Amino acid sequence: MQLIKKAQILSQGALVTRDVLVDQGKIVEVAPTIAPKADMTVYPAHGAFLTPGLVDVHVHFRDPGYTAKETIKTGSMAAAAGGFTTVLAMPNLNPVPDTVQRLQAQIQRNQADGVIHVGQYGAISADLTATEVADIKDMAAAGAVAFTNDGKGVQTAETMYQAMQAAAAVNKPLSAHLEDDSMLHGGVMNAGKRAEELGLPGITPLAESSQLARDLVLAQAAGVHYHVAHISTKTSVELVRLAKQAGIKVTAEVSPHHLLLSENDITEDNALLKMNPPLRSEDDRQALIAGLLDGTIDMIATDHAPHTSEEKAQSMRQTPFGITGIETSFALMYTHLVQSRVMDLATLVDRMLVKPVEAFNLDAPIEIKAGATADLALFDLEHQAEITADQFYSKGRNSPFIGWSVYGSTVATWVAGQQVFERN
Ligand SMILES: NC(=O)N[C@@H](CC(=O)O)C(=O)O
Ligand SMILES: [Zn+2]
Ligand SMILES: [Zn+2]
Repeated sequence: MQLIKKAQILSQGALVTRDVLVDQGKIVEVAPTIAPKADMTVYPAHGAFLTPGLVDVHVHFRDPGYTAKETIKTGSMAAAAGGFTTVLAMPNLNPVPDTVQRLQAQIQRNQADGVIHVGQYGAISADLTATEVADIKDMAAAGAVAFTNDGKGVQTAETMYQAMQAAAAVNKPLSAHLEDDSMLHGGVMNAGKRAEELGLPGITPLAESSQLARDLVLAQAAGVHYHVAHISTKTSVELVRLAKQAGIKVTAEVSPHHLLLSENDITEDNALLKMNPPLRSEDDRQALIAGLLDGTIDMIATDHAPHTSEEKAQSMRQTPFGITGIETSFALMYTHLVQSRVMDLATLVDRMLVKPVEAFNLDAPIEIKAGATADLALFDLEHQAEITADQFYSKGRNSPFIGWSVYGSTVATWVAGQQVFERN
């Protein structure tokens, strides 16, 4: 048995000090104080913040196919280091999990190599690009958590509509990477004044929001749970808000980088600021924060997208889209949303744990209470620490947040009572 001593936990929105006793993978007692006994090992939490492990519904672990960027092992260790105990992994792998057989193999790999729970998205269509819809029914039966072609937009309404109908029939969410290829024109950052100043080709926000408008109409007809991946524009937030009011089953995620950075932060050609969708305008950023606050945007997801240092040493014109995020997400969000009083801690935990679990119907604990699985994360809210690349477990070093000073670094992480991370 393990006794976590003097942790702060959330209870009805407020922090209270508690001792938490864990046995055989479960929390067995939570009390203001529990006397240690001979058969208990004591873990002193020193007043750090204990929560059920966080959940990230959007990560790229690159394995198989691109293991120079990341592996399931390194990606899941990075997730543990970020305080996450459940993540959902994207299917832009090689091979793509677009058949029952490939999906089953992927689920087995995730289980074998993951140090935390790694759920798997199945592809919407073969190789993420085919117009014919994949075998969503049987992939759902084989354990796909949800479906997406993330990395690519679904270009035709007919493919999207069929995929939505198939996902609705098996009661699984369909997550959309919104990107109309006909509007991209080789863009590498948000279209606008800043792109013009830098002489870089721009991506219009319409490439995202026009496809979202299409999809919301289709989602209403299909009755699917439709999820918007990495929402980035003000118009998209407005569309989701209207769709929710109209009773359409839609949820949305926003990434930490779209909440914290805008195109104004791109002052030179910088590969660490190239991701898809691109950093948008300050007006868009403010709309994302407002949407997250009022619940239009349900959750925060990192879109952890590791690439090699060689790939990210190039110009924005050549470097691949994507930045890492799973090791820095909580601390950045805690520092810039909670400490700066945009939202309270309970709301942040709602957006990084409760909403992801509820929306994706996951089997993960959302409360520190007796009987719950001991998937736990402990965060130090009191001390500041600098984000440095050499502390990363991810193979990816492509984070624009290196050098930022944050509160809320992870102290320890447990999965079913087993400790999988301890801060050095
Ligand atoms: N977000 C990104 O910029 N890149 C992602 C793909 C994606 O999420 O669309 C990747 O796989 O690298
Ligand atoms: Zn995407
Ligand atoms: Zn992604």
